[in-house]
Amino acid sequence: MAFAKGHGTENDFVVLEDPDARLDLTEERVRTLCDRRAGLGADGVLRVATAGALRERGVLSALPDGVAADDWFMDYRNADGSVAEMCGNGVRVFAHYVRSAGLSAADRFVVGSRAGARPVIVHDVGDTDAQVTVDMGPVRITEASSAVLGGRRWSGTGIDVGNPHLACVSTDLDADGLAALDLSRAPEYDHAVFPHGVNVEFVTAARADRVHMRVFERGVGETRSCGTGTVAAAAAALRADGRTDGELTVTVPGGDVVVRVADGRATLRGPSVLLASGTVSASWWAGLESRAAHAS
Ligand SMILES: N[C@@H](CCC[C@H](N)C(=O)O)C(=O)O
Repeated sequence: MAFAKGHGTENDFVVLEDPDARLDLTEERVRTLCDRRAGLGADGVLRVATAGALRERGVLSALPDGVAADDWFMDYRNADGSVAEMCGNGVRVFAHYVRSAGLSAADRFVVGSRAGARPVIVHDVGDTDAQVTVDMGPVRITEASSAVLGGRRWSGTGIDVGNPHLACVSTDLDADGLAALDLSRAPEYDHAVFPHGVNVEFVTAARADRVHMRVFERGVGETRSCGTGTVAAAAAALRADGRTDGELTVTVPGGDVVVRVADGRATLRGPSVLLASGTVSASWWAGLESRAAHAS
């Protein structure tokens, strides 16, 4: 089984090209593949399949809004094996892979996701580096809530970017204070507000059209970046600044991305790096399935 390894602002992924959706992508296999000692190591897995094949194989019960059967679909899994609706850094790496592997001859195409169609533009594509702009679709403000971290309660805004976020913008937080936060443990949040879990962002207030952000991701832990999280952070920071629309650079530990919010929708532009490709041992892969069967 062939794989590629890539990252978007150091949010890293194993990419599995599986056009006909034949792989049995169990939770155990995803968890082990993402394990940084027992596997290849990654924050998540991106399976590249057509939306129609995923539906035929029962991975998708129906095609999400705006997604056609022959669109390339990002079947995204978190490192703990759970399925998530969307991944903003993942879409950029996915689109870069699709373009550089020749699965699309065009620079503009639609990537399917569980949150719906995500049109992309792949700029300056090379074998290893590209810039990608993603139409991230609707950004919905849900409700005010809070998180507890380091003995402090952080007020935040619930934001749905296809997946759930709690973006905590603090005027008394600067880049140094943000860097000093201990995110080795999950922030506490209100499970009644987020029954399916939530990605929690800590964000500085907008200054000179820039914010700094760190994130604790659902199903992963702290990551060096979260694309949907940067969109939530930008929307929340603009709101805290009395604005609904605007463009912000979001600086995360893994680099910079640019988010534009207008009329309740967002675009995300940022880098993608494809750094390696190789083969996963067939017997190792098969062994993971029998291990899971014994355990259950
Ligand atoms: N890293 C991603 C988000 C991945 C999904 C998230 N952990 C969830 O469970 O919702 C991004 O770049 O958006």
